[in-house]
Amino acid sequence: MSAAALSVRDLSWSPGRGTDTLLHPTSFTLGAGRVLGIVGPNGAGKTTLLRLLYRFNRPLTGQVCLDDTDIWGLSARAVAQQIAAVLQEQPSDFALTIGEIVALGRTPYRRGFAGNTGSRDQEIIDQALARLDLHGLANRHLGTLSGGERQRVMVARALAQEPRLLILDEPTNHLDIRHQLEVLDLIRNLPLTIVTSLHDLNLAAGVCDDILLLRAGETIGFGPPDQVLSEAAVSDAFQVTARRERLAPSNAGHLTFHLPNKEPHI
Ligand SMILES: Nc1ncnc2c1ncn2[C@@H]1O[C@H](COP(=O)(O)OP(=O)(O)OP(=O)(O)O)[C@@H](O)[C@H]1O
Repeated sequence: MSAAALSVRDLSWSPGRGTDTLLHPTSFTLGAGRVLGIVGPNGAGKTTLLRLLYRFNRPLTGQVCLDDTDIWGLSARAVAQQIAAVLQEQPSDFALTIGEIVALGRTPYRRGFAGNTGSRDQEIIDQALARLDLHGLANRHLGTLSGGERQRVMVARALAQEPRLLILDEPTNHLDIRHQLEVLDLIRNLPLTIVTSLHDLNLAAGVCDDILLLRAGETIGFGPPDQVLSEAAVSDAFQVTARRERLAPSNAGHLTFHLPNKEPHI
C-alpha cells in the first residue's frame, strides 16, 4: 500500500447540458500522504467534488490524476484498487455480517466469479477490523449496529480495499466524541493520501495538512489551515462573524462563530 499524489486540473461539473455549473474549474495538487480537508457551507459543492475524485461522475472539463495518470484512462477495477470512498449514504447490506461487509473491500482484487478469500485477504480484513475496534462485532449483522458503529464498518471496508487515495464524506457524522477523535487520529496516521469533507472547521484545521474552501462551487482558498481559514474568509463563506482565538495553554488557534450583530456562540 503506497500513497498516491493527486492532481486536479481545471475540474468542473454540471448535471447535464444547459444546467447550472455546480463546480467551477478547480485546480490543486496534493502530495502523496497528505490530508486535504474540503470545507464550505451547505450546497457549496463538497460532495460534487468528491464524486469526481472517486470517478463516480465524469468531469465536464478537466482531469483528476493519480501519480499523473488520468483516472478515466483506467479500468473501473484498477480505480477500485487505488481509490476507496466512505460516503454519507448509509449502507443497506443489513443481512450481511460486519466481517462479510469488510471482506467486500477485497472485491477489486478477486479473479473470476468464485473469488476465494486468500490468507492475505483474511489478514488484511482482520487488520481493518482491529484498526476500527470492530473485532467484537465481526459476527453481528449490520442492521443491528448503531449509526456510529456502521460508520466505522464503512471505514474498515475502505481500508480493506488497500487504497492509495482514501475519500471520506463527513466521516465523523454519527460518531460520539471518542470515536470522532479515534477516526481523526486514524486519518492523521494512515500512510495514505486522504481527501475528506468536514463540517467542523476546528476539527478540519486540527487534522488536515491542507484545506480547500468552497463556496457556491468556487474555490475561495487552498493551502494550510491557518491561511485558508482566516476570520475574513470564513465569515464571508459562511455568512457569519468568525473570530480566531487562542486556546490556553496550547496557544492553538480556535475559531468561534456568531451571527452578525448577535452575541457569540461556539
Ligand atoms: N445531480 C444533481 N442535479 C442537480 N443538482 C445537484 C445535483 N447534485 C448536486 N446538486 C446541487 O448542487 C449543489 C451542491 O451540492 P453538494 O451535495 O455537492 O453540496 P455539499 O457542499 O456537499 O453540501 P452539504 O454540506 O449540504 O452536504 C446543491 O445545491 C445540490 O442541490
